[in-house]
Amino acid sequence: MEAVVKKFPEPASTDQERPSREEAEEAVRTLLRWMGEDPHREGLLETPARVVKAYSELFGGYKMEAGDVLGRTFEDVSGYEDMVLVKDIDFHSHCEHHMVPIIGKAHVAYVPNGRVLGLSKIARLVDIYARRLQTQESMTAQIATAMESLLKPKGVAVMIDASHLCMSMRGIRSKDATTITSAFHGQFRDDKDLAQRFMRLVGQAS
Ligand SMILES: Nc1nc2c(ncn2[C@@H]2O[C@H](COP(=O)(O)OP(=O)(O)OP(=O)(O)O)[C@@H](O)[C@H]2O)c(=O)[nH]1
Ligand SMILES: [Zn+2]
Repeated sequence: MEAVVKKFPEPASTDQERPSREEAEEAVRTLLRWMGEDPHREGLLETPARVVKAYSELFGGYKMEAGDVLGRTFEDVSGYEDMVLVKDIDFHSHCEHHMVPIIGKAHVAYVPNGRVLGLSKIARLVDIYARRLQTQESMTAQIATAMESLLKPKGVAVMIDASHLCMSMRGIRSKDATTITSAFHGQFRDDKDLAQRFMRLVGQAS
């Protein structure tokens, strides 16, 4: 194993002018009052602190970078050089338009160029980007670009299949709609058979 801390340009997490925990809790009290609630009733007294604590977990991806998890790779795989696919990675994210959950699965494949990743690191990468406000398209592209920049594989394919609660619990209320996005780089873009094999393995082609 080789530990290398790799830098990767990330969307800025705006540390400047970041409000304090107290200000964030006050903002939750304001929302509760706006909803018609009484933030001073017993059941809600601790709610602002709980919401801020939950948000710091749900949006913890701003404190992490792809290089933190993709920096460690290893080489000794006895000459294995086919696609490596980690599929059905469950994730929970939040859409940047309504801050309502996106729930889905990510499938990530790459063709190694000598070095491979620990498999859990791929799920950790998905988790970093999921724990930010997202569009499904951006999340798909960010995962693919991070894999490509940090691992430099021969190819990367990412597919995300997700439900947007902003489409089911509000708005159009289309409860069964799911959205599929994909990104194909390198060999997955150039080799139709490889792309087709990926699609079959993730259950999107027969
Ligand atoms: N492309 C894309 N759109 C998304 C995603 N998540 C939510 N949206 C959409 O963002 C759009 C925002 O549209 P607006 O018209 O500004 O907002 P809105 O009035 O709340 O829209 P409705 O959901 O149609 O009620 C909606 O069509 C959402 O379905 C995403 O990941 N990708
Ligand atoms: Zn939304």
